[in-house]
This record gives sequence, C-alpha cells and structure tokens, in this order.
Amino acid sequence: MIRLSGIHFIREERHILQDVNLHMQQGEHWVLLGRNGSGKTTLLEMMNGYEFPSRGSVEVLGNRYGQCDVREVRKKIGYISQSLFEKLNLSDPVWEVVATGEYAFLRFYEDIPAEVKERALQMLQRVRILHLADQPLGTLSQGERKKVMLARSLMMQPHILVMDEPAAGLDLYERERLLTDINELSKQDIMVVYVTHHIEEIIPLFTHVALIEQGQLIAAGPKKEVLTPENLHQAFGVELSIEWSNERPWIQVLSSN
Ligand SMILES: Nc1ncnc2c1ncn2[C@@H]1O[C@H](COP(=O)(O)OP(=O)(O)OP(=O)(O)O)[C@@H](O)[C@H]1O
Repeated sequence: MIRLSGIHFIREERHILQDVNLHMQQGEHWVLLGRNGSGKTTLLEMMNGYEFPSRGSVEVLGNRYGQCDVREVRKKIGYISQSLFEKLNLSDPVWEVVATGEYAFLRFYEDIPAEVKERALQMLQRVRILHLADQPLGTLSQGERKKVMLARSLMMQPHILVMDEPAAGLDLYERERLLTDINELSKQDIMVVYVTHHIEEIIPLFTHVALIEQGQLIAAGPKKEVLTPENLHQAFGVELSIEWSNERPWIQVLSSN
C-alpha cells in the first residue's frame, strides 16, 4: 500500500532523510517512532505528496508519485495534523466541520446536502461526541477537537489514515479516550500510519513500528521485534526496560546516560 524506496531528503545541505526503505502492506498498521526532529513528519508529508524526495521513490496505493495525479491519491488518504486543525474555523458548528471532510473543503459556502449532514452525525456518534454536534468547534476541549478531526477524516472513507501526533497535549483521560477510538479502526479496512514519540501510545491496533533516528531507520518491522531496549536506547539515548501488557508496551527509564 505504501512503499518508500531509497528515500533521501536534502535541504540546505542538510541530509534530513537518508536511504529510508519502508514497505507497509495491507492489513498492517504502522507507528513511526523517534525523537523530535528525527524526520517523522517529513516522511508523512512524502506519503501525502506534499514533499518530494531528493532521491528515491514513493508509491502509495499502486501510484508512483511523479507519474500520477497526486490529488487523486490524496482523496484516499485521511490526514490528521495540527496544521490542518489550524485551518478550520473555530466558530463553525462541529457537525459542519465534520461534513466538510466529505469533500476535503475547509468550509461550505452553500447548503449542505441532508445526507452529508446525516453521515457527519453518524461519524460523531462513532467517536462518541454526537452530543457536541451543534457546538462551535472553538468551545470544545483539546481531546474533543482531536475526535472531531478523526470523525472528519473518516467522512471520505479513506484507504489510509495518517495521523501526526494526534494525542499531543492531551491529559491521560483524553488521550486514552482518543486511543480507544483509534483502536476501534481495526474493525475497518483502513491502514493507519501514526507518528509519535511516546511509546505507550502503541496500542494493540498497531502491528508494526519504524524507529527513526536523525533521518535514518534504526529498525522497521513487527512491533515486538523492533521495540527492544537496545533499539530504543539507540533512538532515544535513554536506558530503559520494556514490558508488554495487553499488546501495549510500557517503559521504565533506568538511566538517561
Ligand atoms: N523543507 C525543509 N527545509 C529545511 N529543513 C526541513 C524541511 N523539512 C524538515 N526540515 C528539518 O528536518 C528535520 C526533521 O523534521 P520533522 O518535522 O520531519 O521531524 P519530526 O521527527 O516530525 O519532529 P517532531 O517530533 O519534533 O515533530 C527538522 O530538523 C526540520 O527542521
């Protein structure tokens, strides 16, 4: 579904990504894990065709970027990021914000068809915030806003859902509620690609992890093979132990030297 081959990304003489090879297949759900500035968002931007590699190729859903209409491919990719949230209008009612996801518009300037409104309400029901449908987006908590983004991205029935640190800034309660909704995506035919620097966000849904450090992959594959104390030490510079509970990893920091 997504194949990154020999990706290099060089900007202002800085080698931001170096020979990244990743193959994400149908039925897998991936986490890209790494420190601040390691190149995670840049990889997501390449999957969406917003950045192009200096060398190497990107293939998504059988389309090779550079040889296809990227806008058509993007219609099949949901993207949840802070920069998209910032483009939404805080005074719009929640259901309308969700409905705009159907067309990848930011705002409607004409009447919204009744069936689109109905689907938007169903999506809100799915992430358990239907009761907020008529409230302006700006009145919602941070966690509720993230759920609106999730509902909005599901409107266009994406094949791939790309999330860039969706749980950033959430308290424990809000984070767990959001992660529960994300975990539910296992019931659908959507591949999830999720960026984080928090290991405990690797919920049971995720099958694979790519660990990235300074633009290079340290390891990529099934999560239990990749998430070893040695690999994590290399990626984060911290000695730690790792324990699994219900297919979710929890870490204990031993020393930060
Ligand atoms: N177009 C660009 N031009 C110059 N530098 C860039 C460009 N895009 C990314 N970078 C740099 O590449 C590095 C990797 O950035 P990226 O946003 O991909 O990291 P990240 O792993 O997502 O970080 P964080 O976890 O902090 O969000 C950063 O140092 C960033 O400044």
